[in-house]
Amino acid sequence: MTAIDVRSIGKTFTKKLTKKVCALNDVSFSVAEGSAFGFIGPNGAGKSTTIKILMGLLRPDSGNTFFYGQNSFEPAARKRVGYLAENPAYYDYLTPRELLEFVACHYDTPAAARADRVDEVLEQVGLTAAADRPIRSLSKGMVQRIGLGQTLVHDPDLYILDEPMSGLDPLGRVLVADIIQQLKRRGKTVFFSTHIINDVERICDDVLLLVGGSVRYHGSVKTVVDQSYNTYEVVVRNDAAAAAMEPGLVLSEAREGETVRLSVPKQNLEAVIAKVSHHGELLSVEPERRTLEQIFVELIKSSGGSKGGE
Ligand SMILES: Nc1ncnc2c1ncn2[C@@H]1O[C@H](COP(=O)(O)OP(=O)(O)OP(=O)(O)O)[C@@H](O)[C@H]1O
Repeated sequence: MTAIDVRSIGKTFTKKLTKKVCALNDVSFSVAEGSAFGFIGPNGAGKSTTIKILMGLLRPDSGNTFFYGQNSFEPAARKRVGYLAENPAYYDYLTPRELLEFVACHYDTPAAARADRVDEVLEQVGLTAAADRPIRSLSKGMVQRIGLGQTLVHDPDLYILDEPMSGLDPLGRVLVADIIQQLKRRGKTVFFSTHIINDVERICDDVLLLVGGSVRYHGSVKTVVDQSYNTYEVVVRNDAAAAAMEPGLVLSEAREGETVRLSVPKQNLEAVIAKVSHHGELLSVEPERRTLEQIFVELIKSSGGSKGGE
């Protein structure tokens, strides 16, 4: 079964009474149950708008969204979801323990089990030592971890997290990545937006790249990364060999003194090696591995840059 189904959603905002901003244009995708799903895109791509629509905080102009086959606008559908908003604001006079107890009261956690569950979650997000300090005295990263904690309290099946890594130091990011992986091992589904593409490469099964309100890529992380092995780095000794390349044979070239490093698509490798052997000296040929981040930055640039749907 799919945990999330987004079918052809569209959303246009009106700014200053007349200016229209198309935030989402016919966006469709689904998220498999038990997967970790990275939702990425440049600023203004429409990620938070999508998430707010999923959580019933905004109405789409067109299209529908579903959790486990049930319309996500039904409160019953959202009971199975833990949600972390992009810029959450909490009652800052409460302590993390009080906040989590408050959240637990709103779900079906039996009263007798609440205190133990809250202790467990505080431990999980590394806040046991700060459990009884007012939230206003905590750092940004600690508040972000409370935010993650409040999604965990009722042990939901589906997690929708809007930038869970934001404001965290490297250790905090590792902690959040570990929690996401533990949830996945327990069969839970985690859908999160982020600007840190390396985290997506490390944690996620699937990824969706949104640019200017439209889907630019949706598929498995492994497929994208495997494709990146389709280029080779060819190092040659002299410039004449590089100069002899026809346009389109190499993707890029970088010069370092006498050597030239050429980035060559697999299908052109034979032709490039033949040219090099004729005009210069071949020093090495190695498979080149581009990261998911490099691949997506190229995709974003080729889609016309990073500006949102304005
Ligand atoms: N309430 C609103 N009123 C007018 N325009 C809005 C509103 N909310 C979002 N937008 C516009 O819709 C577009 C998408 O915004 P959204 O916040 O969904 O992007 P995002 O991908 O989450 O960006 P970021 O990575 O910066 O958080 C942007 O052009 C934004 O200015």
